[in-house]
Amino acid sequence: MDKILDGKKVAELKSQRLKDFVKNLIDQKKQPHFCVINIGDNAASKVYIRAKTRMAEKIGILQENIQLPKTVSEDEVVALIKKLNADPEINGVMVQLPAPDHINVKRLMDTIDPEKDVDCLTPTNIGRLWEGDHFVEPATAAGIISLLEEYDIDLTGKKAVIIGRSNIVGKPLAALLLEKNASVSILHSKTDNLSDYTRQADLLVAAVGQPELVKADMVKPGAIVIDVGINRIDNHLVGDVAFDEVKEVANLITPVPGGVGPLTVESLMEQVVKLAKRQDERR
Ligand SMILES: Nc1nc(=O)c2c([nH]1)NC[C@@H]1CN(c3ccc(C(=O)N[C@@H](CCC(=O)O)C(=O)O)cc3)C=[N+]21
Repeated sequence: MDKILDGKKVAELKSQRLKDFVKNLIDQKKQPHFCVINIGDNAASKVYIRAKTRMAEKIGILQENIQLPKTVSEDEVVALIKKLNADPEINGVMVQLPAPDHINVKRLMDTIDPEKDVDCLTPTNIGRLWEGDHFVEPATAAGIISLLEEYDIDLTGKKAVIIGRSNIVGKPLAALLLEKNASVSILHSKTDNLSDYTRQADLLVAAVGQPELVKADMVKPGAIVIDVGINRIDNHLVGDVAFDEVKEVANLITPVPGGVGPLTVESLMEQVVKLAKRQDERR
């Protein structure tokens, strides 16, 4: 049996469905429109923004990329976000991360209108996420959930272990996996003996940015392994999972590239459409 969880294929399928939905909105003169603010010249960010632009064009979403110089002041970014918050033409706003060190990302997130928060990174929407009552979800975590759903994987009563406690992946994914009735553990750089936990995991998610951290002997036979890592090593991509050896032990595994990455992008577009629809209904 094929062991690969094909994120690229699922993203393709879902983007086609979304495109049909967006066509309806466009026919009603309600084309979804969002802004990506990028500060500075992070090389990876450029790649990701290009991937989003391509997906947005394909689906029929208007994506506006706003490039700011590395030296821009925090106040200027805050002023820009406020302007976009107030603009009724714009349904969504996000700040591509990472931002340069002199920028306090927390303050930017505090500024974004929760109704336009496509990344689900404002305190209000993070709170709603943990209450289990949310109208937007963080793209990567939502993408992983949609992959599990497409493959009809039921997590009720299963042990889910996430390596990585980031605000954009590890923590929000834990909230969404709880909603799926999994028992969730979050491991991190200070965890003693990762293997004690990972070897029990029915679902193992690696989201730490450490190339091939997860080896075959850390994985329970028959587990589902999701690799969120994207590490560029001499011009090729490596995940946080040692794919070749882990795939021999796991039942299902996502590749890098072609796994979680494309799902993240597709999932972000779904968030933009949800917010556009919600704003339209509230007018
Ligand atoms: N505010 C914010 N929101 C994000 O959602 C966000 C972010 N910041 N910062 C960085 C991460 C990462 N991310 C990805 C987007 C596309 C691919 C993607 O298209 N990956 C392709 C390969 C692309 C390549 O060649 O690098 C794949 O895995 O097949 C991956 C990862 C969004 N992120």
